[in-house]
Amino acid sequence: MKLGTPLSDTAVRVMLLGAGELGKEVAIELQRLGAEVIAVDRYPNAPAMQVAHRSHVIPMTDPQVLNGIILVEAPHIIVPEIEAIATDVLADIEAAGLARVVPTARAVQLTMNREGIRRLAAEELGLPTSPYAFASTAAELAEAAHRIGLPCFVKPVMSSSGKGQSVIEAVEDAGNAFAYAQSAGRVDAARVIVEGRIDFDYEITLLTVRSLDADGQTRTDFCAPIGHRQVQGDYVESWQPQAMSPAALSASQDIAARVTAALGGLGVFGVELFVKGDQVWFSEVSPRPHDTGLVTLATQIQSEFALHARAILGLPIDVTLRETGASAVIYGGIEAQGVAFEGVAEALRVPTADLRLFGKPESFARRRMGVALARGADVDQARERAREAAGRVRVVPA
Ligand SMILES: Nc1ncnc2c1ncn2[C@@H]1O[C@H](COP(=O)(O)OP(=O)(O)OP(=O)(O)O)[C@@H](O)[C@H]1O
Ligand SMILES: NCC(=O)N[C@@H]1O[C@H](COP(=O)([O-])[O-])[C@@H](O)[C@H]1O
Ligand SMILES: [Mg+2]
Repeated sequence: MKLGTPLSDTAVRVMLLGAGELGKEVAIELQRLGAEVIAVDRYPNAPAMQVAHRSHVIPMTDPQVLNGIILVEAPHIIVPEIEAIATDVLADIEAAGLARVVPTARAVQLTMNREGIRRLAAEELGLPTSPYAFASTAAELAEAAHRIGLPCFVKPVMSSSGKGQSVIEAVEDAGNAFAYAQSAGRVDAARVIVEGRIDFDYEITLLTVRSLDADGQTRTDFCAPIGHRQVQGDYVESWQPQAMSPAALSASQDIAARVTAALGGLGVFGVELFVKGDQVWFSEVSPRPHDTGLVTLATQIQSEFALHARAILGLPIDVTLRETGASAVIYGGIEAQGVAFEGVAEALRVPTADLRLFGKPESFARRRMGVALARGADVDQARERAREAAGRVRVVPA
């Protein structure tokens, strides 16, 4: 794809559907290559809007409104940044040849719904996963939990960052788990997935990049594995590289290659895997940069955001790990608008520490407002530094 001048006839226009912290970094990388960036989200002043050429605030789950904005802006490339999008519109736009959807409209459709990606991975590709079932009522959930065995995880089929997710220890918990999934799910689809718990030693995100080689053929590269720790279904800390046995790494790359090949297209995928000894289970995959991959801002020659920007533009990529590093999440902790951050200088006095403050207009207790990054001689040192830096930042009311 020939790059041009933004805001001119030669511009390559890229539309981000979702303008959060991950999109903000992608927008910055696209800007560096002279792409024209249009950010779209459901609320004003979202992080990526603050660095885009233009932005629009629309309900992205409304097919007519979404279609309208795409036709008005006529982007060459559409980059879905969150799952809550009217994806049927993307399929129509792609089929009509009006824009390229990253990585593909089908991949976005399959991964926005846990049922789509789980059936593809487990039933079509035969990849190892936790035992699972789907339920549309509390009674079906109780029956599925009994069949799969306790404890098990319950998640809305459409949700992310742990929203609406709970663990049930007894069949009697099914009613509460079902109600919780309904209240916190992203779209009010009443369906949940029930997953048996995998007793893993550790979990990783294997960032997998599909890009074009010199002959225009698609190639697949893997970043060094990212280890992470999750609390209530949301990531709080990540580090790279995660030490793995050669057998576990090879099994992980094999799973990631198969699932990303089935999804197709160009760009970064975050393949989430559970590991116990040499055994690996597929969990889920994001067809876009992954939150745990924020660590690559500190560790790789090209961060996952730079990799995504380059890959989707058909440019060569380099997944080389430069240093060992870690990231630690800064939560809002309070409910307030236009918050201030105290302790930033103290945080940046931690050796190697860096910060990203996303600029979200409103803080919630469990909303991710920023992230601390650090490097280290080893993973333990990097994690300690990142945690220390994150801990020194305090979110305070205006
Ligand atoms: N079947 C399972 N067995 C063991 N742990 C699980 C299972 N399912 C989920 N978890 C734990 O919960 C975390 C979040 O689950 P999952 O990735 O499915 O949620 P999510 O809402 O899609 O989160 P995100 O959007 O941040 O990836 C996992 O990373 C893992 O720590
Ligand atoms: N696990 C997915 C993930 O991390 N997505 C990131 O969080 C944003 C939403 O944040 P918000 O809920 O605070 O608006 C999304 O826009 C994306 O950048
Ligand atoms: Mg996940």
